[in-house]
Amino acid sequence: MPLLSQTTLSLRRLRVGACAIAIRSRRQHARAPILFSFSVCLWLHSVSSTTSSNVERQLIRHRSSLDNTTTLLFPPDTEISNLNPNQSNMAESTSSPVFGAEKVTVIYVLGGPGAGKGTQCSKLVDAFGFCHLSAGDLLREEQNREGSQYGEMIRTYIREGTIVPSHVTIKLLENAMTEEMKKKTGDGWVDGRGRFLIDGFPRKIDQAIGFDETVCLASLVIFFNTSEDVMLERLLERAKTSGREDDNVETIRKRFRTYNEQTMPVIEHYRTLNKVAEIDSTAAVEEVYHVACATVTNLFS
Ligand SMILES: Nc1ncnc2c1ncn2[C@@H]1O[C@H](COP(=O)(O)OP(=O)(O)OP(=O)(O)O)[C@@H](O)[C@H]1O
Ligand SMILES: O=c1ccn([C@@H]2O[C@H](COP(=O)(O)O)[C@@H](O)[C@H]2O)c(=O)[nH]1
Repeated sequence: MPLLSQTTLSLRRLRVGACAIAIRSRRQHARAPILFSFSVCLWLHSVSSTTSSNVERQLIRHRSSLDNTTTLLFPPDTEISNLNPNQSNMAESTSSPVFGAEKVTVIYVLGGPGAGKGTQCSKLVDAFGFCHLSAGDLLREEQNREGSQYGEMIRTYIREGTIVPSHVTIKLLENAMTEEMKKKTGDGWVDGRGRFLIDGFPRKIDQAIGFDETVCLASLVIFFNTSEDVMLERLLERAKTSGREDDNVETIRKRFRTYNEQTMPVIEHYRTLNKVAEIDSTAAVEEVYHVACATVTNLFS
């Protein structure tokens, strides 16, 4: 039986045992308050252990599913610069993140397709000196890079509105961050400091855990939220000029599904960590920006 299940089982047995002792001693009246407190403590401990065990189990499942996907799609001779074949094996990763969160601020920017993430990021860059990294843009760049052996594979994922295997996107982001850390100067970029808006990422729980653990722990998630009707209308308008293969009704529907099934749980995960600032992005660009600005100002104050 897996260790986690054994632990949960033992705790359940302890809990039952403690309750039985407490009931017995209640009959005897003596020491009842002490034994009751003891059983309550055990019960609370087992509840919290069970909850964290569930999260742990989920992460282990995500990590091993990542291993399977990446093994199939990305053999170790992968050519993305500095891509470490062992990186996908996050379950064994014990090293600390490449960038310390005390110096490097990472804000994830999430929301459905067309919610306005990119639009707001571009504006926040000017106001706060962020480096804006769009995971989608980095993937499209890699897709179009001459000689990339993964170009076609990335194109397929994007056309299907599904999520490219995580370690590839994580490595592309890490490389881009390293480059920016070398060259960017100005407010927020002295003494090894930096500030990044990571747009459209993490889209899946294994990406969130992988990036937080191996690249940089995110400080905040800005979640731009609006309805599918609004997003669809915006994307169809954008389609007239974007040239994006995925800005068509069929793929947009698939992207909505991927977002609801895979990305919403990421937002919920960070909500439980109290890291989500949700902003209604239905209003006009300037109105949404006003709220986004206040959110970032709050983080830096
Ligand atoms: N608040 C807004 N009101 C009206 N139109 C908007 C608003 N915000 C963005 N748009 C427009 O909607 C379209 C989608 O916006 P944007 O590209 O910023 O979305 P996104 O969330 O980054 O989308 P994706 O995830 O598909 O890249 C763009 O054409 C943009 O000009
Ligand atoms: O972490 C990511 C981010 C994006 N993708 C793929 O790219 C497209 C387009 O992303 P945008 O953020 O809308 O530019 C997305 O539908 C995914 O297919 C990804 O796989 N992983």
